[in-house]
Amino acid sequence: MVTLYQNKIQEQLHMMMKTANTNTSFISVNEKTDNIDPLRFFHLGEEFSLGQRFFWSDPANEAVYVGLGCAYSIEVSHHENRFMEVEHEWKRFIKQVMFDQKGRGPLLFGGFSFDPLKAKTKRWVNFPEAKMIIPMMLLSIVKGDSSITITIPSKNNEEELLRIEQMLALLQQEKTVQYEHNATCVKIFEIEKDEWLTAVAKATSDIRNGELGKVVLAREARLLFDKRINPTVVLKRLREQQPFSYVFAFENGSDCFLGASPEQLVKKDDDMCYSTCLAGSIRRGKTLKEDKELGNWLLQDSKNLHEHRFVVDMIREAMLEVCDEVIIPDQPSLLKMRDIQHLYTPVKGFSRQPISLLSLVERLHPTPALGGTPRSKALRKIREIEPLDRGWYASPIGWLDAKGNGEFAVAIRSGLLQGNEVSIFAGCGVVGDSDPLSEYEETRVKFKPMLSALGGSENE
Ligand SMILES: C=C(O[C@H]1C=CC=C(C(=O)O)[C@@H]1O)C(=O)O
Ligand SMILES: [Mg+2]
Repeated sequence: MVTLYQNKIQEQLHMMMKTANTNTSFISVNEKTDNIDPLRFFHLGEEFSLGQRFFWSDPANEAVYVGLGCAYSIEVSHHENRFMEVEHEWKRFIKQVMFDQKGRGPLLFGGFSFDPLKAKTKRWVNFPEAKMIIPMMLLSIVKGDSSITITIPSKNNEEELLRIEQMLALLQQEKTVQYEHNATCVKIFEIEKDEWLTAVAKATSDIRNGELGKVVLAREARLLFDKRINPTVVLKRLREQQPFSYVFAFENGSDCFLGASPEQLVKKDDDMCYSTCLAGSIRRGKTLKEDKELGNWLLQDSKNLHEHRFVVDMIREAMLEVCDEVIIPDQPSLLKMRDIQHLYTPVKGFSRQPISLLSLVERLHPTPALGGTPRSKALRKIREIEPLDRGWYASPIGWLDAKGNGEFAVAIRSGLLQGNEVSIFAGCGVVGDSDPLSEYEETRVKFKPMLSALGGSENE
């Protein structure tokens, strides 16, 4: 039995193919559906997607998006102007798509590398300086309402139509899907721990000497498993264990970059712009009383407040360049996640004139929560002393629509799945009175969300 929405999708696709004119290279059809479990959709789409899947859910679960397959890909592999090139290509693409103007049209998903000027390793070959894709099949669950959007070439699309038919048939099967984690972690390595501690000590002394104000230094741990890790299993655990985070995944071939980040970079909803300052950290307490004490300590600790202040000052300045009014509370509050608590300051602004989301991303990335202050000196310091190729870790990851609205998170608390191997990443804000061993402990706490989701260890 084929349910109604599946029939409607196929009818609409055929109708659009008939009416498409010569300026149309793609058609895009959107249809409301019954509830579809986003993880089931991600999992069932493995074969359909040919190694191109995307997952996004925001902390309020207001928008959940799952992209399968690739209708069109925008990729930049050189250093300059990557944000504006993606924007230009996206606008060009949208002009060639025929879609029902009552619907939202196709969405663009993807991310950027942290620093195009840092020397590259082989680990991140599948993740260029910018890569954003328009999925062939997209599940959107916005404020609880589900719909499917199909975007395909308007001509010579027999192969795509067949794949879509097969995927729609797969979706309507009643079969429940099991996502058990059957890969076991056999080894965990900390990569270049001593070099990292030396780098933190060096940064601290450079900051004391007045060279710069703050620099964020990150490190990597690598986990080996006895089998290939299924990204659906990791996503399921991240959604269960980190309900107040952005849960994201970007798959490219046999690699999958995923995580659960508490940090919004920027959201644009017409003239409303939002960002978040998140810096300054302490673990959660084992009891309610201890947790409260740790939180109160964090709210008053001068080193953490100093770390936080750099982020607030920079984001305020960047937003004031484009917004008439910027609303920022005077004092940070606490954001408590399962494993860690942070100093948190939300930022809201009204843009003065139409401003594109990607130009906001360009202005804000990296904030001093991921890079440092001043930005260019901090980036140079990271290139020089951090023993890591960050790839897409700590970078913007997110989506935008045809009207230019959308949201990007900062891809922290993340890892790169590569067959039996996973690299996980964590960094911390180094200031003049940082102590290398305390910063090391902080990165251990920041590894926990990924470690638990992977079933590596640390309070599963
Ligand atoms: C760089 C990371 O965290 C940033 C975000 C929140 C708190 C941070 C801190 O207290 O150091 C970091 O700036 C990471 O999790 O890898
Ligand atoms: Mg810190």
